[in-house]
Amino acid sequence: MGRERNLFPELSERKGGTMSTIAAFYSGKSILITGATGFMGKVLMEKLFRTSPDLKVIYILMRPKAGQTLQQRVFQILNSKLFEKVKEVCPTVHDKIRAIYADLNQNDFAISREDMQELLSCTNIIFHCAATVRFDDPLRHAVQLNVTATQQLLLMASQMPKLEAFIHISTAFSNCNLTHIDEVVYPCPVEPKKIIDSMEWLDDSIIDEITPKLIGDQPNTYTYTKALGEMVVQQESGNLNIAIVRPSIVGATWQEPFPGWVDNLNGPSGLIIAAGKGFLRAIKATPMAVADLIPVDTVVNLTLAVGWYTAVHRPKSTLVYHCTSGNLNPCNWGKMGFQVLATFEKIPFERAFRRPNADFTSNNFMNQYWNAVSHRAPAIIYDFYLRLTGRKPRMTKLMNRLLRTTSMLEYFINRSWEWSTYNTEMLMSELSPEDQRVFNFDVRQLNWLEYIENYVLGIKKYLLKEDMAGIPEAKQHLKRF
Ligand SMILES: CCCCCCCCCCCCCCCCCCCCCCCC(=O)SCCNC(=O)CCNC(=O)[C@H](O)C(C)(C)COP(=O)(O)OP(=O)(O)OC[C@H]1O[C@@H](n2cnc3c(N)ncnc32)[C@H](O)[C@@H]1OP(=O)(O)O
Ligand SMILES: NC(=O)C1=CN([C@@H]2O[C@H](COP(=O)(O)OP(=O)(O)OC[C@H]3O[C@@H](n4cnc5c(N)ncnc54)[C@H](OP(=O)(O)O)[C@@H]3O)[C@@H](O)[C@H]2O)C=CC1
Repeated sequence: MGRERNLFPELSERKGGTMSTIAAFYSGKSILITGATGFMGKVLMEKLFRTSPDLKVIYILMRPKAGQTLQQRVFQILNSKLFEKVKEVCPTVHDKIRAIYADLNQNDFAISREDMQELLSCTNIIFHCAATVRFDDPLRHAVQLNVTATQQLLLMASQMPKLEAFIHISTAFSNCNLTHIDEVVYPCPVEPKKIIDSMEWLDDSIIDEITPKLIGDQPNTYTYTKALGEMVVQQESGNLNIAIVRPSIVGATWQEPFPGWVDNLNGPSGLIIAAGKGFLRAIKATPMAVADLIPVDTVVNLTLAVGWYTAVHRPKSTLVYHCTSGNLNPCNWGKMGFQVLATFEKIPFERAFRRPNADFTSNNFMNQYWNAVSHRAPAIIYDFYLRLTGRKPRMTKLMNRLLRTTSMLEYFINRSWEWSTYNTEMLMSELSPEDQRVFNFDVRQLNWLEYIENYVLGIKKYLLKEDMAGIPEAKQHLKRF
């Protein structure tokens, strides 16, 4: 008989009687997650169910979206490839998710009285992942979601008698106006309470006018409001056991539940598609700048370890944990870009507009030049051809959007930051050997070339939904250029 494949090392460990302490901690717990339908939230739920199938319930605060009811959204998530292993380990997973109608933009999140009662009396752990991650959100909306909603959730948390820990997900870029960032909450020039209050009575046009002044040397409303959100957490923590996790640029899964899983265009994913499809030919980036990417499963492992540590060890102050790769296992944008292009050779995307041949430009003048020559001009020509052949022109619009996106991301790919990771390293040393394995967040073990190849492959499979069988045809298509 062949060797059995060990699909669930976490579980076989339980059989052997050496169950991970962290997994055991979450058993029997009632866990509340905001942002569970997002990129990170889904991976967090998956890992919780897979490693602690005996947990009591996961409450997810969610809203209907795109014509789907809450139940339909949950059904879709549980029936996705991401949850295939979970359904084997935890067949009752459907019964253990309680979708609670909530809109974080509204007072009391528009949660019904009965639901609120249940949440207040039963919740043991909160993971607050929900946020708007758009860089161009109007300040009012970004404040509502990233600051006011955090404040409201803290108020709810303070009324939960069984609450053991509140874990707030922030971003390593919440202080990106600094170059060296410690694991502390930095004060913001204007108190969050004042910002929240002013959003109540200022009208939109005035808010738009004062936004640049308020955000100061922050690049956008996202990083600015995430910094305010952290301050709210620190100021209003009261007697709660609170911790803040700050991931850098979150990318596809590294290992779990399988490599390369990704389901949105944020961070590098959208640009990798644009480059692979031949739209993106040049981008202003500094090849030697550190590409501080962090796999989403690493973030989730650290977050779960932080949840356990915060509840069990109850640190006296709010600890901040950096979930970054740069100081332990640095990779730069040059190496990353090179590996992305090398992967396109082996596994090209289908129906590319041109051969993938992107390059980094170093200064504004060259960037403008390549934007005109490699992006705008071909788009105009192609649209002319579409018009001639009786079709609707679309390339100029697409290119303009792409250039807007690259201009928004440029800030992050032309600078390097240094994040200290004392708390994260301290936590690693507090973990038992099996917890270090089951909840691995040691990025020193990450092989970047392998990770990036799996990332590109994951984009092809899970985002573009392209079939591997189409690779020969895709290669043939590229040969024609
Ligand atoms: C040796 C040389 C080799 C060179 C090789 C080059 C190869 C390429 C490799 C690329 C590597 C470089 C990647 C660098 C990436 C750096 C990312 C840095 C991010 C810092 C993160 C800070 C950490 C965080 O905490 S934030 C969380 C991350 N948040 C985001 O990423 C949000 C960013 N997105 C936005 O803010 C908006 O979407 C915006 C402003 C970019 C666009 O808004 P707009 O209203 O114009 O469009 P949308 O309605 O949102 O979408 C329209 C359209 O565009 C698609 N799209 C959305 N986002 C992206 C994207 N990031 N990239 C590409 N396309 C995107 C979207 O799906 C829509 O498509 P439709 O078809 O119209 O539906
Ligand atoms: N992705 C990244 O690169 C990084 C992310 N982070 C942080 O990680 C956390 C998770 O990010 P990520 O998963 O990538 O983000 P996503 O954009 O994928 O998910 C955002 C989540 O917030 C929910 N949400 C937004 N608005 C509301 C609302 N009004 N009511 C209820 N729910 C709402 C979304 O629900 P719905 O599905 O209904 O829209 C979704 O579940 C965020 O706090 C972010 O700041 C930090 C560093 C990097």
